[in-house]
Amino acid sequence: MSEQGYTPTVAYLGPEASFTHVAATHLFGTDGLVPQPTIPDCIEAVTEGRVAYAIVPLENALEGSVPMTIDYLFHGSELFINAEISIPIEQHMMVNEKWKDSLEQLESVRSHPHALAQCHKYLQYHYRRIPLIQTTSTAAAAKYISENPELCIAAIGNSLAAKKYGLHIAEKNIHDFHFNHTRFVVLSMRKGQLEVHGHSELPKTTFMVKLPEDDRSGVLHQILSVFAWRKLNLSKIESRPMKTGLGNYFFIIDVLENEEHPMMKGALEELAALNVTVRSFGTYFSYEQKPSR
Ligand SMILES: O=C(O)C(=O)Cc1ccccc1
Repeated sequence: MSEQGYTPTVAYLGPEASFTHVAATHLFGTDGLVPQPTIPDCIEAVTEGRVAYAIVPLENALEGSVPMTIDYLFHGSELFINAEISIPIEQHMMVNEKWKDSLEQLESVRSHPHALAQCHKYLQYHYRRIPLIQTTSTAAAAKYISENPELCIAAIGNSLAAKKYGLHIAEKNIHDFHFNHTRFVVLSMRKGQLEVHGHSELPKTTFMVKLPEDDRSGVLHQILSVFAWRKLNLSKIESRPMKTGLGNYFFIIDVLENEEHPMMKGALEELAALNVTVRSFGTYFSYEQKPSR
């Protein structure tokens, strides 16, 4: 049961033991979690009201944004962000028990594209000519190899997945850089903060900002000044393609303030006066799962 006194249903990028599952459990506990095969399926489940929330990966410290989430969230969704959680990511290489001493026969390595990219140097060095096959999640890769024990293939994922799917960890911590964290967002059809114990002090608000049609010079500078002179601290700005032609971008801007704050209201009014289109994804708090050691 959550702190709200009921158990909400939560769609997450599954299957069980994905990193998203770990993030979901940290915020919601183990009840009410509904695995989905893909990120669009999570977004659809919450948009259609089949679940109260969805939790999906948004951004990784090594690889940047998760394009699938950005595409579905920022291009036409009606969802809001209710919380974010950052968790440390440790990637391990796992195989079926029967292949643990025959890794020279490895035919392919499977994982989520972000996980393969996070271990690219390792794979390049140790398994240079082995095909890398992308899966919808790290746990989906682990599940697949556990269901196909006759194949000499490996998966990259977390230790929970190795345990859940009965796999042998052939090599631990194969991610190329030590500081590997991923940020997940909790989404729903309603604005408002998910109130769980232990959140950040500062609230965060995410905006999607579209520049005016007239393409006048200095407009991005004007937008940034709107926040700067009010001392509204941005924690992120990212440009993404509008998908309407080369050179057309929108911006994702995170501001460390509640959108109801008078300074934020003033900033939004000034942006409107500059003909800048702003869509707010709401104000929410950040959570963090500490590394286990
Ligand atoms: O594949 C998973 O387990 C996910 O939850 C997505 C992901 C992949 C790689 C790093 C963090 C999250």
